[in-house]
Amino acid sequence: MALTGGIASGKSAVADLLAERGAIIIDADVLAREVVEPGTPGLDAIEARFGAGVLTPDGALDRAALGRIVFADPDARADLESITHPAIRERAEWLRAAAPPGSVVIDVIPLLVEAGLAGRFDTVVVVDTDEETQLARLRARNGLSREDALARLDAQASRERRLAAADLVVENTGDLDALRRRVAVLWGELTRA
Ligand SMILES: CC(C)(COP(=O)(O)OP(=O)(O)OC[C@H]1O[C@@H](n2cnc3c(N)ncnc32)[C@H](O)[C@@H]1O)[C@@H](O)C(=O)NCCC(=O)NCCS
Ligand SMILES: Nc1ncnc2c1ncn2[C@@H]1O[C@H](COP(=O)(O)OP(=O)(O)OP(=O)(O)O)[C@@H](O)[C@H]1O
Repeated sequence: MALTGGIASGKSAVADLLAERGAIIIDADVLAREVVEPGTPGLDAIEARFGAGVLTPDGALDRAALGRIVFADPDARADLESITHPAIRERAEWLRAAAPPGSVVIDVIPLLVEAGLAGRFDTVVVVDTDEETQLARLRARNGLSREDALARLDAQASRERRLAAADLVVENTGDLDALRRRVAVLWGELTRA
């Protein structure tokens, strides 16, 4: 089963609530960080493509610097994805194979719809919120200007396209208590025999 949603829609918040109930979460954003840690072939490839300007003084990936480049340039973004996505996929497959039999395994994949992966999952859950709420949460969390936040939204599928791929929708326009109640309902649906 896959969980997706636009940037800052609340995927991590939903995944945390599902993990509390015992789900095993395989989060592509977490794997995306692991495959570019210092000493990985991924980070070497990024330096070769984007130059030393996307590294911090201690040799780690400067995520803000790389973000400024790739969210302003679709070709640069495609190059980055061609470095990270195969490594992310490989790690996800390994983790899926290692999950105990019978467990509820949830792949959190921000770019599920963009990458055309929806058909690979029996159930697609979409976390949904209106664009203004999404922008406000994104700006508050990442300290972005409205323009930079809009560039990140524009790098993703539209809300309509994502909703069209959904089997189940978790609406996240309210507060965290409301989200907790919705996730309780979702868990019932996911585990109904
Ligand atoms: C560009 C990077 C360095 C920016 O790092 P930053 O810490 O600011 O963001 P973070 O990694 O936490 O991602 C936050 C969100 O940005 C969005 N996002 C990330 N990469 C992309 C992308 N290539 N295209 C569209 N949206 C993206 C997703 O909604 C994601 O959940 C980073 O996002 C990255 O390495 N992206 C490429 C890997 C990738 O495609 N990750 C998405 C999961 S498959
Ligand atoms: N219902 C809510 N009420 C208030 N704040 C929320 C709610 N849901 C999420 N947030 C906040 O909004 C921000 C984005 O949420 P979260 O990190 O879960 O989104 P995400 O979809 O995982 O983001 P990304 O695509 O960037 O990985 C976070 O700062 C989170 O604490």
